[in-house]
Amino acid sequence: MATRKPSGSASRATSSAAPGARPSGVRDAVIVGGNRIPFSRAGKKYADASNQEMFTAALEGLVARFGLQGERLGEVVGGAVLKHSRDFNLVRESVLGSSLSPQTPAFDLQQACATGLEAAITVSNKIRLGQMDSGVAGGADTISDAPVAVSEGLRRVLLEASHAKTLQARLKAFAKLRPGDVKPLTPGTDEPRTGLSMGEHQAITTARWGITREAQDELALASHQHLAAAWDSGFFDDLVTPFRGLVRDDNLRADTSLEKLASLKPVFGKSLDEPASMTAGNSTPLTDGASAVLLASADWAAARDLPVLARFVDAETAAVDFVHGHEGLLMAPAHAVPRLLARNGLTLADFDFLEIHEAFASTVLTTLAAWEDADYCKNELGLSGALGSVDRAKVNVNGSSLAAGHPFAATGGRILATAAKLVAAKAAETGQPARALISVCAAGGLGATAIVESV
Ligand SMILES: CC(=O)SCCNC(=O)CCNC(=O)[C@H](O)C(C)(C)COP(=O)(O)OP(=O)(O)OC[C@H]1O[C@@H](n2cnc3c(N)ncnc32)[C@H](O)[C@@H]1OP(=O)(O)O
Repeated sequence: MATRKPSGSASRATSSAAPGARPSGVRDAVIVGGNRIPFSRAGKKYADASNQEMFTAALEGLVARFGLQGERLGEVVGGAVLKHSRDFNLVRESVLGSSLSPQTPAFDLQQACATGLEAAITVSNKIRLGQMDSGVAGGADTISDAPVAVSEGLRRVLLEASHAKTLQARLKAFAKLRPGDVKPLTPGTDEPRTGLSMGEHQAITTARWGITREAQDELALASHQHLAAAWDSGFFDDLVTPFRGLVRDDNLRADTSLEKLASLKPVFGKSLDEPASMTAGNSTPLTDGASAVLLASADWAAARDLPVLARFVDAETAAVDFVHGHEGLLMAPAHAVPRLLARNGLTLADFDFLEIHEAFASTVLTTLAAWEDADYCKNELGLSGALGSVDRAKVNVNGSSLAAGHPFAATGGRILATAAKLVAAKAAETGQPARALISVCAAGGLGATAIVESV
């Protein structure tokens, strides 16, 4: 594995920040490594696996890989987008189900598809401030075991009945039920404020930016080819542990082709004036999976003789007004990245790798097109001109969500671990520092971005 040992003095005292050891300024947070279970198309291998089982498996793989049995970490942070109410403490329950010390604190957070990256931002910030020395960030999501809600009418009747003190009062509550009240509400990908699915929103953005079907299919094909090559080269050998008999992401189609992709019928944007171009092949599939990433201070890692892949440098989030404004739902990373670059004195050309979440092939393409467009950058991003072009050979070099699948909250951890390992390998190969930019769009017009650098 291409890793370097961090410098720094060793201290094993505790796994939350040692007494008297709180640094006066901000210190580095480093990425030790990641672990995920292979991602699986909804309804297949993990059809009866819960979020908790999947996240525990991802966590346990990390524990095994880095010898963390019995270790009291500073905190485990993560979440799920589609979550049963019984899973209010999903991450803590997963910690209790793992062989980490039960004294490891944990909490759930959620920011749609950016959940895993937001978790990493939180963990790295606590480490950088000296509030803790180590932590895990991650997430899990299952479409197969998604919660099914009841209608508002049935919910109110059930609540009234559960509070009723007599049989008569309970029967009175049930008498209020109407036939339509028993229809189950299954979760979807619709935006509450517009009623449009994320695919329909992105179809509007795709048309606005004039992104062609061919360009989307080419990007989808590249995602499958790159992911297949990465699996074949052993890149994921120390990033993934098998689960339920699955050893590779089962959405990966090494044998797909431009011809096959071109033959698929459009599924989103069919009511628009422009020809619909978004298909099952150039959209992420509905997916089950989980991921976890171990972050720490350099001293904590050195004290345990653990390798370090990269430094978590900085992060920026953004939101766009897709409800009243004209900006596309999934364009927030286009806004976050210029702010992140400016704060760090960097340009797009300073990155060796760009990991841009492939919610749809066209989310990558519209984001890249936006940064190249001087008018957009001036009017929407407040820049003096175009942010710049990206060398496409640096984008998602080991595949991304189109091929791997996209279990919402687990995607951030997959991307972060991939980026960290890429920069570590590149730095080891060239002897020069390497840097990656991470960009994740999310429901609600949200986006999270981050920079990781080799150590
Ligand atoms: C911030 C964000 O991340 S936003 C994104 C959030 N996620 C989403 O919105 C999920 C979007 N995706 C979806 O809703 C669904 O996956 C859909 C609607 C696109 C497709 O759903 P389905 O129709 O069930 O997909 P399905 O897997 O059956 O694929 C349809 C066909 O395309 C084929 N296909 C799909 N991908 C490929 C490919 N890469 N190469 C060749 N064929 C393919 C399938 O084999 C299937 O063919 P068949 O009908 O002959 O069996």
